[in-house]
Amino acid sequence: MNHHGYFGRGDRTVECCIIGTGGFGRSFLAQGLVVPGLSVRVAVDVEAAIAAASLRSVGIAEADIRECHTPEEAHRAWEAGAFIATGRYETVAALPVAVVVEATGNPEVGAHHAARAIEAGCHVAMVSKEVDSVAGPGLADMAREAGVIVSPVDGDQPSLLIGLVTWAEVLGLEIVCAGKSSEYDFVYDPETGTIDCNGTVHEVPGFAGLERLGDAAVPDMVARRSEATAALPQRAVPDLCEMTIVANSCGMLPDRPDLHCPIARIDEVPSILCEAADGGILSQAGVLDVFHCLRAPGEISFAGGVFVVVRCRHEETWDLLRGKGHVLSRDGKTAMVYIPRHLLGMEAATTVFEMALRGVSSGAERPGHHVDLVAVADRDFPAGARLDMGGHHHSIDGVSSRMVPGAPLTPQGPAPFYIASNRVLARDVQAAEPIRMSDLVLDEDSELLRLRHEQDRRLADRKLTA
Ligand SMILES: NC(=O)C1=CN([C@@H]2O[C@H](COP(=O)(O)OP(=O)(O)OC[C@H]3O[C@@H](n4cnc5c(N)ncnc54)[C@H](O)[C@@H]3O)[C@@H](O)[C@H]2O)C=CC1
Ligand SMILES: N[C@@H](CC=O)C(=O)O
Repeated sequence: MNHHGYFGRGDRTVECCIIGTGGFGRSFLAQGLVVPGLSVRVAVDVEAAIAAASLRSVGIAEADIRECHTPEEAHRAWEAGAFIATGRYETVAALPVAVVVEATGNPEVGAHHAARAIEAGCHVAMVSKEVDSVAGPGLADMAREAGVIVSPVDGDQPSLLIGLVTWAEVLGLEIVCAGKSSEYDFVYDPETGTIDCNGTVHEVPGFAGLERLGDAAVPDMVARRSEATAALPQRAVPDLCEMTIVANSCGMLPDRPDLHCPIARIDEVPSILCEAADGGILSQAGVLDVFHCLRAPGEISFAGGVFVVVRCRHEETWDLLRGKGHVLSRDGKTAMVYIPRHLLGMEAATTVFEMALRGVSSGAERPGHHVDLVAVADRDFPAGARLDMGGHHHSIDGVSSRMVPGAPLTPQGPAPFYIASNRVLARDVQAAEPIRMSDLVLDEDSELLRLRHEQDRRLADRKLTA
C-alpha cells in the first residue's frame, strides 16, 4: 500500500493538542516537528511550566513558547503562531485543533479530557488505554454521534495489532492466535544462570536446559520455564489491558482470563500458541495472548511487537515461505507473521491522519463490549484500604487483572480494573475474590463512571454489541 496515496494529504496540515507530556507525549511532540502535515503546537500537562519544559526538551526555542492560563491568552498565542503550554485542557479547548491526543495514562483524567474534547468537536487519539478498557466502545459511539472519532493509537500495540489482525482477515488467513510480546524481553545468559528483564537481573538456576524448545512437549516446557522463573512477574496489567481493547475491536477473546503468557523464543511462537491438537497450549483457535520473548544476550528482540499465528493451508506455499525465513511451527501447520515494533508517539501520526484526513478510526468502526478488564484481590484487604494505582505499569499493589466477558456494571458484578484504581474499599475483600462494584466507595462525580454508565445504557439500547 502506498501510504501517501492512502492518506491523500495534499497540502493539508492537521493541528493537534497533546495532553500529558510524559514518555509517550514527548515522543509525539518530537515527531510533530518532522512529520509533514502534522502540527503539534498545543501541549497540556498538570502545570503550564511542565508542558513548557517538555516543549523545550524536544528542541523548541524558549522564545517560541507561551505559557497560557486563560482561553484569551491561548487565543492570542495561537494567532501569533506560538507554541502553547498550559495546565488545563479547558484553556485551549476552543482553539482550532482537529485532534486531541490524550496521553496522561490516568483513567479518571483521561475520561474527563476525552469527554471535553468530543464536546469541543475534536477527534481523540486515545493513548490512555486505561480509559479505553473501561468505556472505549461507549466513547467511540458517543464520538460518532458528535461527528468525530475516538481511536486507539498507532505506536501502542492495540492499534498495531488491530491493523495486523484485520490485514490477515482481508487476506483470508485463519488466525489461530493474535497478540504481542510483553514490554521487556527475558534475556537468559547461560553463563551466569540469570535472566535480565528491563535491567533487573534475576538468578534462575533452574532454567538451565530450558533455553530451547527442541523436541520437548510444549505444555511441559512452558510449565517448566514458568516455574523456573517464578521470581519474575509473568502477568502485567497493561498487557491484559491492551488485549481487552483488541478484543473489543476485533471480537476475539482470550483462551483463559489471565492469558497463557508463555515464555517463548521468537521461532517457537507458532509451535506454542497453537491448539493442543497441534501440540500447542491453546484449547481453541482464534484467541488473544501475549508471550515473553526469550532470547540470549545480543540476540535480536521482538521489541514489544505484535503477531498473528495463522493456519498454514497451502503446504507448497508455506514450504516456500519457510525457505525464505518465515517462522513456521515444528510440524508446519501454523506460522507466525509479525511486526517487531511499536514506536510510541513516533508513529502516532498515522492514526491522527486516519481520523483527520480519512474520517476513520485505527480501531473498529464500531467496537463492541466483548470483554471487561476486571480486578481480583491477590491478598486480603481490609475495609478502608485505598487501591492506589502506580508505577510505570499503572498497576495496583496486591491486585491483578482478568479479561472476562463484557457485561453492564452491577453491584455484585466485578469492578473494571481502572474503576477500582485509586478508590477506597467499603468492605473487606479476601484474597482470590474479585473486587465487586459494591466493594468500592464510589464517587458519583467520576467522569469515568459516568462514561461507563453511558456505555452500559447504549448497550441496553442495542447501540453497541456485547
Ligand atoms: N511510556 C511508554 O513506553 C508507553 C506508554 N504508553 C501509554 O501512554 C500513556 C502515558 O504513559 P507515559 O507517557 O509512559 O506516562 P508518563 O507518566 O510518563 O506521562 C504522563 C503525563 O501526563 C501528565 N498528566 C497527569 N495528569 C494530568 C492532567 N490532569 N492533565 C494534564 N497532564 C497530566 C503527567 O504529568 C505526565 O507528564 C499510558 O496510557 C501508557 O500506557 C503507550 C506505549 C508506550
Ligand atoms: N504498550 C507499552 C507499555 C505501555 O503501557 C509497551 O509495551 O511498551
